[in-house]
Amino acid sequence: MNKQLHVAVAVIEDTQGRILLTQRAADKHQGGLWEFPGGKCEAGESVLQALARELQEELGIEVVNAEPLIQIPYQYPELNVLLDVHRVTAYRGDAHGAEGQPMQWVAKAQLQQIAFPAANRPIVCAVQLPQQYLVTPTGLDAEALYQGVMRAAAQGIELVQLRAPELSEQAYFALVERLLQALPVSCRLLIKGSWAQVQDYEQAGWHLTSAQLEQFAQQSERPLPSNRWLAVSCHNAQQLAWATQISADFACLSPVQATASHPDAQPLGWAATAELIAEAQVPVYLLGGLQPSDLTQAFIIGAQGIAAIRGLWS
Ligand SMILES: Nc1nc2c([nH]c(=O)n2[C@H]2C[C@H](O)[C@@H](COP(=O)(O)OP(=O)(O)OP(=O)(O)O)O2)c(=O)[nH]1
Ligand SMILES: [Mg+2]
Repeated sequence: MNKQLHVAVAVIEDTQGRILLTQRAADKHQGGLWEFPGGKCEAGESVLQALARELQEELGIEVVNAEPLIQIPYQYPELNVLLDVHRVTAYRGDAHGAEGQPMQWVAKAQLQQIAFPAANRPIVCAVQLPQQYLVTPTGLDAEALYQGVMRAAAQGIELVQLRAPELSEQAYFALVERLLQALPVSCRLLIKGSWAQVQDYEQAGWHLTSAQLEQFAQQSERPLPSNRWLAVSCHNAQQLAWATQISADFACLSPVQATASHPDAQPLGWAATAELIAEAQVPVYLLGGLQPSDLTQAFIIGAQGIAAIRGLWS
């Protein structure tokens, strides 16, 4: 395989939640497409140094703070890149196309419509996804689940997987309907089940078990329209590769640590988890014995954030 080009990439958001994009020159690799500003790390340069230099050159701004968002290894037929993406959370100066390149601010929800290089798909998902994914606990009846999810949404949780294996099919989908009607737009629900069961709930995303993932991976195509979140449960590198193959929007990788809900599962541990994330081409939430206090460590190893049951349920 040819040498991997390390590329510093910036996600810059304005106060209205719009993201800054610039257009690549027609004569460059991926020319004419829109991109997140940035460029190649030079010899001896760290990714943050490269980010600061590139944004000074391309946008005329000085980076004050940047935080890791996602790393995407991607093999173009002609070039092997590692997109090392950071959110620039503070900068000085007025961002402008300092090299004469066209620039635009695009609402997060519109990013799906933009013509980006193929490697950028996971960035678009990562930008739109929150840092925490609540998975509902077992042992609760439908009313307690309803109240708890509504409470979580009111407390700022933006993404919820409704997992309720103890409810009958009828009770589960009655709860889905009730939640879809009541939840604020800021909180999105992912549901579980077969395609026949979930297809009509167009406002809900779909969270696949790893067994469902394996089955859809044989067909190599995304089993859900692109306007609905598609998530998958993964426990190893093969499943993370399948997640990319079916164009899933994100994965939950588990169990990172020992957990009461799955006492027999062998935990991955942080080191193996970091290696799996480094190869993944989808945003990854870490699951298994984690709390909001583990977020810092999760970001350090390149995760989107944490998924949690008890850690996010109050
Ligand atoms: N900056 C940026 N590069 C991207 C994105 N997506 C993507 O596949 N790439 C690829 C295209 C290029 O092969 C590589 C970035 O290199 P570049 O050509 O921008 O590097 P540079 O700014 O240092 O440019 P130059 O000095 O060579 O003109 O990464 C993206 O969103 N932003
Ligand atoms: Mg560039």
